[in-house]
Amino acid sequence: MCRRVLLDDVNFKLGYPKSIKELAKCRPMIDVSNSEHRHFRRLITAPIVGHKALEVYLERLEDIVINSLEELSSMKHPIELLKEMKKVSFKSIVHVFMGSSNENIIKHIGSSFTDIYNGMFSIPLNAPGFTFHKALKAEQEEILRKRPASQKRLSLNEVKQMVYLSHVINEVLRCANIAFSTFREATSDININGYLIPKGWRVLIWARAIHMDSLYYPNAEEFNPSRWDDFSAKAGTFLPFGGGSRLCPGGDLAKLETSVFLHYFLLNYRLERINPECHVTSLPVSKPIDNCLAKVIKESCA
Ligand code: HEM
Repeated sequence: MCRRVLLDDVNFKLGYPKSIKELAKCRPMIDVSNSEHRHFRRLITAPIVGHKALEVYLERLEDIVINSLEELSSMKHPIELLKEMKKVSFKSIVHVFMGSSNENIIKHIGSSFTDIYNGMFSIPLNAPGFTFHKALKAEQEEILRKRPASQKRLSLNEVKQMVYLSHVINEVLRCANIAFSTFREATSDININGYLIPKGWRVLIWARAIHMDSLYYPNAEEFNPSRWDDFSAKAGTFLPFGGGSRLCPGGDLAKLETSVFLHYFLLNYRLERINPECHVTSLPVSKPIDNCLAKVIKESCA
């Protein structure tokens, strides 16, 4: 049913609440006809879609990750990891779209971004002590072992070899996605699966309900990256990046950033949480209420 709504550009249009539209302020992507949207979408997505496009950014993403981890581990006081992750992700996006690594520009735009998306970027990170840490670290060490001595940086092919890591990322997207809902508005009276949705009514596409449905994901409440071994989700049952004409064009870039970050984190750092038993809230997104207050510790200095 969710997929049907996402794929139906005739009977549904974007239906975000006014507050979100105001914040997004991206008229070309929100407030236009379908054909205008297709045109703008092509312009916006060209720099971030496909192997070749992503390869261009890999080295800079690595620099951003390496420098950020170095900086975080040098801090004397605990940091709110989720806020810091948001900054890392923001630096990468500014680099991709504006070609800038100027700290002042990043800081300036970043503070507006933080106000808007406060608390939204909250993907939980694997940390030492978690069940999956050992397997994840072993996979990253294997990548280094197989690397020719002359190669100093990560390659996109190596990222593709991070199979277990990609399963962990999928499982995080399934269980704790930051895009908690997508919003549509019916443009005509429409009957879906026997339910009449009157024209003008809002529809919330609640992907979490599908991601947590045991029909598609046995023991859905369990965080189990291995469920992705030799498994592809059926069409319409894995929607972390939405679907249809509005499918998120940044999905591969987001996964690449996460993989690069975890590669360096797993190999060289560990996390010491200040409140490991801290309550985890689920609405609108899943995150520990202390924003994961923690110290990042460099292993060699530990
Ligand atoms: C884990 C990270 C991300 C998640 C979970 C996510 C999720 C989503 C979802 C669900 C949509 C569809 C919204 C709808 O149908 O109403 C979307 C759209 C979009 N996303 Fe993402 N996104 C992520 C990262 C990114 C990144 C890194 C970029 C850019 C660098 C990006 C750029 C966009 C754009 C431009 C759209 C609008 C596409 C359109 O309307 O045609 N996203 N995202």
